[in-house]
Amino acid sequence: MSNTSEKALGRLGLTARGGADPIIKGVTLDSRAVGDGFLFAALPGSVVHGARFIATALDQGAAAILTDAEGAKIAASELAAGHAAVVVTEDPRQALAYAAALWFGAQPQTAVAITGTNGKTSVATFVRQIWEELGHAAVNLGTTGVEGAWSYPLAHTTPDPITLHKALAKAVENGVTHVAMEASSHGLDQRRLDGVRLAAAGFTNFSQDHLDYHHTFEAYFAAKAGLFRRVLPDEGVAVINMDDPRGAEMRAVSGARGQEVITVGRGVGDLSLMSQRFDASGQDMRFSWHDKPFQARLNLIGGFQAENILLACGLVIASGENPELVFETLPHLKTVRGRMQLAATRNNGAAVFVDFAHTPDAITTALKALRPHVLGRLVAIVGAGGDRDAAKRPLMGQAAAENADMVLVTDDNPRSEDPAVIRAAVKSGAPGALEYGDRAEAILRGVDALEPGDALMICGKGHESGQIVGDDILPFDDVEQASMAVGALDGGMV
Ligand SMILES: CC(=O)N[C@H]1[C@@H](OP(=O)(O)OP(=O)(O)OC[C@H]2O[C@@H](n3ccc(=O)[nH]c3=O)[C@H](O)[C@@H]2O)O[C@H](CO)[C@@H](O)[C@@H]1O[C@H](C)C(=O)N[C@@H](C)C(=O)N[C@H](CCC(=O)O)C(=O)O
Ligand SMILES: Nc1ncnc2c1ncn2[C@@H]1O[C@H](COP(=O)(O)OP(=O)(O)OP(=O)(O)O)[C@@H](O)[C@H]1O
Ligand SMILES: N[C@H](CCC[C@H](N)C(=O)O)C(=O)O
Ligand SMILES: [Mg+2]
Repeated sequence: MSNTSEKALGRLGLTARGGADPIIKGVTLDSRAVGDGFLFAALPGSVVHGARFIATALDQGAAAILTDAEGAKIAASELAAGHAAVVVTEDPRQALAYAAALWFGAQPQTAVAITGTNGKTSVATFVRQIWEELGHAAVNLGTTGVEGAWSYPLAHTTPDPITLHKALAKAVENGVTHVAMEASSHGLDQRRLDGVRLAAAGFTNFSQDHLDYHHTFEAYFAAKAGLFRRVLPDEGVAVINMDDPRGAEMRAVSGARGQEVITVGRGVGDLSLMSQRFDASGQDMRFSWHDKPFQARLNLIGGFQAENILLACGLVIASGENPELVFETLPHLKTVRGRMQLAATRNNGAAVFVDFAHTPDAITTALKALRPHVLGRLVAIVGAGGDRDAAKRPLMGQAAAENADMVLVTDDNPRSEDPAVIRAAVKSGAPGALEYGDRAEAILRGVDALEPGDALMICGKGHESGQIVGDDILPFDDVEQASMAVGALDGGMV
């Protein structure tokens, strides 16, 4: 290892050993993808330590190994052979994030990130739409992949740093200058975003999800707070929803870093929501920016969309745009795919909506938010995902039972679990609910129950295009199924 590399590593707080000073030809965290001259990041996993695969990686030509002390111990004999440069650090995931940023080089000049239990995709999409309205080549990056001026599919909300920086570099190659990305709690906990240069970061809200991974609410919150504590630089701007009970805590985290803060809230904050009026196709909202009042039409269903919009405005303003021009774009914003999306309308006028609500809080919020737009009864279809937080299942059922007039429980990606067991858990919170394992049948029954003025909310899958059963992904699209059900029941055009 050369003197310069050692100094560079020192600055990153890393120690290096091994005689080689290789020219790196690629970077990966999966031994199966190692090629000649690659750096292999041997990371501690939830199933196995990646160091178990160092021997394979070296056989395949790895020229450098990045790992932690435990990994160095596991692969001590292979590493001692000295064929590869070895970097041992306390936090190899963070080192990998920095390395990936350096390896791929380019990132859009303006980047913002959003964390929170619900609303990340929505806010990221609205930020992208506002930037586009203002003439920028912008994308949002997250659960729905990379969308906007350039598109690219992603398997995760916040992809691993190698996938992430590859996508960011390709975006730049395709002319993208602005990116709004989702920061999932898993992604933050695993330092996937640590190499991204952020201008601003936003916090939507905090409620129950992902306890299977984080175990406690505090660990889950700490992961989210990492966006402000670690990833956003001191000179970055934090945009915080103060209506959430944890908003003040997040603001304190940001304040301790000396970051500028834009607060958002109902009746309080730099961007303050003053009032809303709902109708069948959207809402009008009155709000203020530093006490100056504004009014805007939103062609969006759901009161919480106004909060998402104000957070998005805060992030765009934080990225350097003129507030008044930002507010002028609002009537042009479009529904985010699978979020409070009108999917079909029956001949009797009853409406069918598709929404991605897959947490107790999101179901409550989505159903409560739909009420003011609906004159008749509210019917809800809910199901919970397999291989995910089991504790949220009865609470999801309860949220539906408390906020809808009729509930149908069905399957939503049972994955490796027995679907009937998941449905029973959901139903334990919604004892009066009907149960149809077949999601298409549940949708047909739900649509059939609609009388004039009623509305159906199909919760949980939003934009998803498949039902995951075991290892299979069966094609399934709630919006399409809603249209088919209306077509089958009402006949004619759908
Ligand atoms: C639960 C979780 O987050 N797991 C992450 C974890 O994987 P793991 O614990 O399963 O890894 P492991 O199987 O123990 O293996 C350890 C290491 O050995 C490596 N390995 C393994 C086998 C082999 O033959 N060779 C090899 O090199 C693996 O690449 C890994 O780096 O470490 C891996 C490497 O860093 C991550 O890719 C993986 O996240 C995967 C992508 C994942 O599916 N995560 C999901 C849960 C996730 O992050 N979801 C959020 C959800 C967002 C939301 O709902 O809001 C997201 O951001 O998408
Ligand atoms: N500000 C909000 N407050 C509460 N609920 C919201 C808010 N915004 C969206 N939701 C609800 O949460 C669901 C998911 O929204 P969205 O996809 O924007 O969130 P997300 O944070 O990206 O979710 P994920 O963690 O799955 O990526 C929506 O379908 C809606 O029901
Ligand atoms: N990003 C979330 C999405 C859940 C969507 C829902 N349809 C489910 O499968 O539970 C997760 O992977 O937990
Ligand atoms: Mg999302």
